[in-house]
Amino acid sequence: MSDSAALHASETARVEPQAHVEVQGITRVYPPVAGNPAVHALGPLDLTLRQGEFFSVVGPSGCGKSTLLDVVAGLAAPSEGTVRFEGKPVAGQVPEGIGVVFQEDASFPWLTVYDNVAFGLRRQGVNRGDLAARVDYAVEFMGLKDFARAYPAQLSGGMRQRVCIARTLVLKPRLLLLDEPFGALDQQTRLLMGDEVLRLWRETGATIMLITHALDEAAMLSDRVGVMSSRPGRFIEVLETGWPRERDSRIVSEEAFGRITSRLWSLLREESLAAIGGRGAKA
Ligand SMILES: Nc1ncnc2c1ncn2[C@@H]1O[C@H](COP(=O)(O)OP(=O)(O)OP(=O)(O)O)[C@@H](O)[C@H]1O
Repeated sequence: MSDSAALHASETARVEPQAHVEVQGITRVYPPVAGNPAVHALGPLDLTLRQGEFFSVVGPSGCGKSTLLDVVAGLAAPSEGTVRFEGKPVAGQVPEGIGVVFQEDASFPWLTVYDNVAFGLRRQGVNRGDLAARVDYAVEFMGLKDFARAYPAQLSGGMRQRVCIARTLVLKPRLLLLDEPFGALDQQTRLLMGDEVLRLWRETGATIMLITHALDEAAMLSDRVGVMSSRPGRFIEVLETGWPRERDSRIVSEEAFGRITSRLWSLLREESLAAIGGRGAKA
């Protein structure tokens, strides 16, 4: 390769960040059940998640956000199209390297915080020394060290979500899929949990895809926000926030934050009206 071709190739590599997840032409149609018609929930849509980016998905209620996450995770098969994670097709099960956290408190009530976090590693047969080191790290990272012997019932809702995140984090996911993980928390706790997730994202280098209803959360946390149409969901715009990697919830008081949230809201307002059948929703 000539010097100029080599230079060009390396510049191209810098401009085009490596794709971590490639979604091509996916749709998801739920078949008819008990006399109810089939539901075309999603797509067709394409999406590329860049290696190490923080991507959020917002959209009107019922537009197919969770369906998209399920398909990317391998929890549901697309009706058409393909999903590739690190170059390999995702099909049938959640691949090694993908971690998922849902809105519902999914901690096991009969296990202590420590044993909740250790659960996945024990199933993998990880040896005791490694297991203890990894669980201690995840428990401490999520600020749960003083509660390692507590049971979920003794914790607040925010702390229980920390347990769920620690339980996923301990498995060292390279792609973290978060489906409304803070949806049940109050506004202040949500912002603080957002800071925790940003710290986790920076320190692990994982790629994150977050599904959220909260535009402020999407605007604060993300490198890019994908705005979906009403069902069947497609991306109507993908907005680059331009935030530096070192950021936290203090950016909510910046002028740019206001511009981003108002752009998100103006896109979503029309789609949300369309989703609930509002008159004159779309020009
Ligand atoms: N198992 C299912 N069977 C049939 N229809 C389904 C099923 N799961 C979801 N749907 C339908 O698919 C559409 C998309 O659902 P999905 O949960 O993906 O939307 P969402 O954008 O995540 O919703 P919300 O914002 O309210 O959480 C909805 O109309 C929903 O009723």
